[in-house]
Amino acid sequence: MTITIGLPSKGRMKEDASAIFEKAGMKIVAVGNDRSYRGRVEGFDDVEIAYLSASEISREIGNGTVDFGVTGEDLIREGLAEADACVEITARLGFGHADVVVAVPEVWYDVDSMADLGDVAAEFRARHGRRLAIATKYWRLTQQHFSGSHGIQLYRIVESLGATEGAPAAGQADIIVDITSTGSTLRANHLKVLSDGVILRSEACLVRARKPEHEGNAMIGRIVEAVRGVL
Ligand SMILES: Nc1ncnc2c1ncn2[C@@H]1O[C@H](COP(=O)(O)OP(=O)(O)OP(=O)(O)O)[C@@H](O)[C@H]1O
Ligand SMILES: O=P(O)(O)OC[C@H]1O[C@H](OP(=O)(O)OP(=O)(O)O)[C@H](O)[C@@H]1O
Repeated sequence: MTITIGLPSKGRMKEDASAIFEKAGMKIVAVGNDRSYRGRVEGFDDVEIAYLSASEISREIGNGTVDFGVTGEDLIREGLAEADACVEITARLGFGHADVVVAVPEVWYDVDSMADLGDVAAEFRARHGRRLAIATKYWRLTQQHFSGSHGIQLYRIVESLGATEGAPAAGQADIIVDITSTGSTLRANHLKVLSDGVILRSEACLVRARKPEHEGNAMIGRIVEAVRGVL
């Protein structure tokens, strides 16, 4: 059986993801020319590399097209409905740290927690004639956190695919759910994170698709051990 590992083809995780495999004694070599989206691993004849974007990796692990992948936990939990049933996070890799957070305008002085925000959401329609609007690209995580964990049902999600932090000032939404790492983008946009507003602390992970044919496969175990050994 050939084992396919999905690695980021671009973006902020690309270099670190390849470096970890190299450190683990799995040197990746390109197949074909520089623009090729396939690679192989020196000395591991039955392993191939598929270069994909970080969110594609999450999807392809979910449907089992690749056996392993390196991507952010946020993209796994946002992209897959039953993430723990179909994938296993085999290692946290120590880079690509970002928190998915709920942030509100700094000038909402009375709003410091999800409970406060629940009160605002409950009164919002009466006060403003519409539901509280949340700008985000993290639909699933937002719904789980608001409806599932905090019982807040009265809100509307406004899809935002970029510059999410600008949405409140632009009048497109009231609050946001987005990732933050240094916090500088939130500060620049006069937004604050609620005290219990961290939905997920994400980092890059080595993720395995749960497949029956992995049971007892020595190469699967060898790859996991090699990566864990250098963390
Ligand atoms: N400051 C940050 N901003 C955005 N993403 C970050 C940041 N720090 C870490 N990450 C993580 O990087 C991953 C996304 O990486 P990147 O933005 O490079 O992907 P991408 O190449 O744009 O992928 P796609 O095109 O599929 O969205 C996510 O898991 C995210 O949590
Ligand atoms: O807390 P900070 O360190 O300010 O980082 C957070 C910001 O970084 C990312 O955007 P980026 O500009 O990297 O572009 P992207 O959305 O295309 O990834 C992310 O979407 C946030 O806006």
